[in-house]
Amino acid sequence: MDPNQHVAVQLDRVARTYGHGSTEVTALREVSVAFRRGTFTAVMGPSGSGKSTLLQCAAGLDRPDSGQVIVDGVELGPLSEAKLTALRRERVGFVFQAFNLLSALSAEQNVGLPLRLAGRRPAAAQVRESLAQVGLAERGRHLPSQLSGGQQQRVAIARALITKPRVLFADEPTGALDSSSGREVLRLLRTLVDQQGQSTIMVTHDPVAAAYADTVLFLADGRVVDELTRPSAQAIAERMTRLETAA
Ligand SMILES: Nc1ncnc2c1ncn2[C@@H]1O[C@H](COP(=O)(O)OP(=O)(O)OP(=O)(O)O)[C@@H](O)[C@H]1O
Repeated sequence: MDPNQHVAVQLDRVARTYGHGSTEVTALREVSVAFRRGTFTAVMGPSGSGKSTLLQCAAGLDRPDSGQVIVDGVELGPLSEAKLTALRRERVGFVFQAFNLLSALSAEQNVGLPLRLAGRRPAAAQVRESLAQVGLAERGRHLPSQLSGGQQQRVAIARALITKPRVLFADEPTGALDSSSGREVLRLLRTLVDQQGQSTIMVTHDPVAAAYADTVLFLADGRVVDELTRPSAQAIAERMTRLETAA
């Protein structure tokens, strides 16, 4: 039996340094971590601890200087840019703090975009199914400007899900939302994990957001320094305070 079959994304001794000489900054120091399939992981840590770099390397958006990244059983290092682009398009989904919807396109057209970019014509039923998954079946014809911030982020999630990605990456998905819209988005992410086994990895600054995850990974100065399972928001906030005062 393949011991890695339960792993969605694996990092082995991943290191990433930016700049050279006096401007050199080490963002990740030989990070090794496995994200299990069908689970929701939050990544937390003080500002500059390497969270976004970890997410970018894990999602194949950035290449580490050394170490291995394996997504859905595929080692990314040896892949050509074209193969890496295809893997990102087919196997991973992204959601960012900025919703990045195209303002002239309806919700439906935005959701169908990843398929169009892959040269496929989105089937209306597929687009409807994706919008229904995020509770917006009735809003397909609306423009982004006719939707609330929380609804726009849900459209962005529907767009990320239309290719049925093996892993969903979210970088501060609630960062631009008020707390009630943010909770709506977090409940949706939690439901996708519980009902569809959607492997999800989310970077956040917010202990309340991280408390929706199964596992919370803590980074400090480019290293994984702790991992908590199903912690409360309070336990996460306390751990963060200790890291921030130690920094
Ligand atoms: N493109 C880049 N060029 C130079 N330095 C970078 C670049 N991206 C990140 N860094 C540096 O690498 C370190 C880690 O950055 P990263 O964005 O991963 O941290 P973070 O934990 O996500 O921070 P924040 O919470 O503030 O978003 C920081 O010191 C940052 O300044």
